Amino acid sequence: MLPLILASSSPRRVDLLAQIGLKPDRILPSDIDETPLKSETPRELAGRLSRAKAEAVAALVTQPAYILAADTVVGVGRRILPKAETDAEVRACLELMSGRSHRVYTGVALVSPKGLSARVVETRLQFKRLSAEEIDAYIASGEGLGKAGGYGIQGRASAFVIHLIGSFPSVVGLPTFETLQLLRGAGYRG
Ligand SMILES: Cc1cn([C@H]2C[C@H](O)[C@@H](COP(=O)(O)OP(=O)(O)OP(=O)(O)O)O2)c(=O)[nH]c1=O
Repeated sequence: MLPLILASSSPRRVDLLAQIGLKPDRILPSDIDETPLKSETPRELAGRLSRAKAEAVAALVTQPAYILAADTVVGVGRRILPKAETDAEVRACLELMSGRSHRVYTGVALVSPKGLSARVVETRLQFKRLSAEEIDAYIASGEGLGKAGGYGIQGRASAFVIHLIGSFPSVVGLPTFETLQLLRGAGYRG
């Protein structure tokens, strides 16, 4: 069996693979520029970056392998929310999503001996209206930092979600159903 290489620095993606019984043989994060292109939609960005991550790592790997990458993007309409790196960015994201619906797109891409295969999974979420106290408490928890859209549904922010249509694991960072489909379709049996 050819090795499975996870092209990601996200521990959540390792956990989600473990949830479906998969353990990558190697973890080899990519280091690509994640800046959106002019007038790129959130869906297009998630697809392009997941493919670029898989292809960047594939270019470094000399032996045949399955190389899996993903990218998660949060969008409000056509607007792309940042991966929040500061408290101010977490606040801006939460204020924007408070009482509204938004979409989370996760692109998943696989480079295998059969070539490149990829999907983008869309999930729609409705957040409750957040009070100033709730936003302050969330920022103080630090959970939103380093995450697309400034929140993590796997933590405290799960209590902000009135409903979700789509894939919960995809919001966390990897759509497990589609990931397994891509791997099986490419012949991975591990
Ligand atoms: C919306 C949301 C995002 N996230 C995380 C998943 C991703 O790690 C992150 C989005 O950033 P990504 O660029 O998708 O991934 P990453 O930079 O963490 O890792 P890599 O590029 O090496 O694969 O946001 C959550 O953990 N929970 C959530 O609810």
